Amino acid sequence: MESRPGMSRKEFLKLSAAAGAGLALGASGLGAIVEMTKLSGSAAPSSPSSADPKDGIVPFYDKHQAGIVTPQQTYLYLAAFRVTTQSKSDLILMLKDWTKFCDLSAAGGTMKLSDSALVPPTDTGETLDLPPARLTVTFGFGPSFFGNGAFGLSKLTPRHLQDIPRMPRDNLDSSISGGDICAQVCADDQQVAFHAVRNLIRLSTGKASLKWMQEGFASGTPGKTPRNLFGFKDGTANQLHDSPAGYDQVVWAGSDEPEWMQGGSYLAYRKIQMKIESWDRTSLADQEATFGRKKVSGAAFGVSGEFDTFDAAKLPTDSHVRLAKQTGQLIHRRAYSYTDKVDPRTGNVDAGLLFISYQRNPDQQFLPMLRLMQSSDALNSYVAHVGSAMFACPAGLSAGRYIGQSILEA
Ligand SMILES: C=CC1=C(C)c2cc3[nH]c(cc4nc(cc5[nH]c(cc1n2)c(C)c5CCC(=O)O)C(CCC(=O)O)=C4C)c(C)c3C=C
Ligand SMILES: [Fe+2]
Repeated sequence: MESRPGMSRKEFLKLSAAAGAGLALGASGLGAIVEMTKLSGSAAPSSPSSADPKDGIVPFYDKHQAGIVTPQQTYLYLAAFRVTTQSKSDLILMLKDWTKFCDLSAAGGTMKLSDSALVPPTDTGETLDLPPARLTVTFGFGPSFFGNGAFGLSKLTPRHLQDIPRMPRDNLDSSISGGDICAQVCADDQQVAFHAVRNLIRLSTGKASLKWMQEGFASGTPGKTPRNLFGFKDGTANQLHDSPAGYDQVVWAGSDEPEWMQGGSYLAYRKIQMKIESWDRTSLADQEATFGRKKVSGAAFGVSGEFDTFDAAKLPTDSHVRLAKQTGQLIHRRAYSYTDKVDPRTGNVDAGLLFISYQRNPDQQFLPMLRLMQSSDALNSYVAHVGSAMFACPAGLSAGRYIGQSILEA
């Protein structure tokens, strides 16, 4: 679907009502007859002069799921659900409702509000005047989803899906780790992102419950690498595989996987607290030696530009980047910063990184890196890993199919 700059959701509603476009939501358990409205292909977009990149549409239906190699949006909600229903048909209904909702929301549409004032509105409404804001919703399935005896899916478990093995320095909280299904929701407008996650929760009523949710941000000038809360450019090395061939090598699962996973990817997640107070008392030289890169320019030691190729042997032996390089592996990182409450005992702020990476084979790419970093990374003095999960994200969907169909109807 092409981008429709400047088109508000209200215009969508008017246009689609005029065009008679409507999509029955079906047996969603919402207790009211609901329609979703979507712009018909023939409606004319408003003037391109009103174009704002934040209005952009990232199509939900595509060869690969959106939100994996999509340039990073500003806001993230990462939500993990526990499936509570034992009924496969109820699970399928939820996944169908989620699919329709995501397709519609990514295109800037809104569920049509019910005509009756006697029932709750069918859309929570907070995006009615907002653009699509490059909303993406990326779904993944955890090891416990395939292990759930009620659905008999264990033989479809992808080759490398597992809970990330316990690491020596882990300080994990199980209430913010794992989960049956995850939704990585990203958008350039926080309210658009929250609207999506909130409605996924609403549509899951009676079938799944929210296990945990994390909220993150990645601020940066468009086209430039965003900085993390230690003030360093974070994501530079993604550029090494930034091409269709590079993504095939690094990100997309191949023909050795169950068919539903081919063209999908493994999401590895770590919630990592960053001790910003102690970092802020560290000298610039020590900060730079921790990463092996310069703070302002982002250049590796021994070179002058952020993207210059460098000799890893010139970096301190325990530096983060040298250790990552030492494994000889590449991963596709899509991390977001988070901030949370103050610890009343210390006055320290709970802040850090929602580390997310995508890779085609976590056993070969991600886990060796994590193990090496846990044993020798200079960064360890400033971080604590508190949450962890891995999910298998299926390949993309074509219109008319629902998320997870290739697993549940294999
Ligand atoms: C297991 C994988 C990784 C974890 C966990 C991780 C945590 C983490 N990283 C930073 C900050 C930076 N990381 C950088 C580079 C980098 N990090 C990883 C992997 C993990 N990081 C890789 C594979 C790379 C790329 C190495 C390369 O090939 O050059 C950088 C440098 C700039 C960049 O390339 O992005 C920074 C800065 C933090 C703060 C953190 C945990 C809180
Ligand atoms: Fe890193």
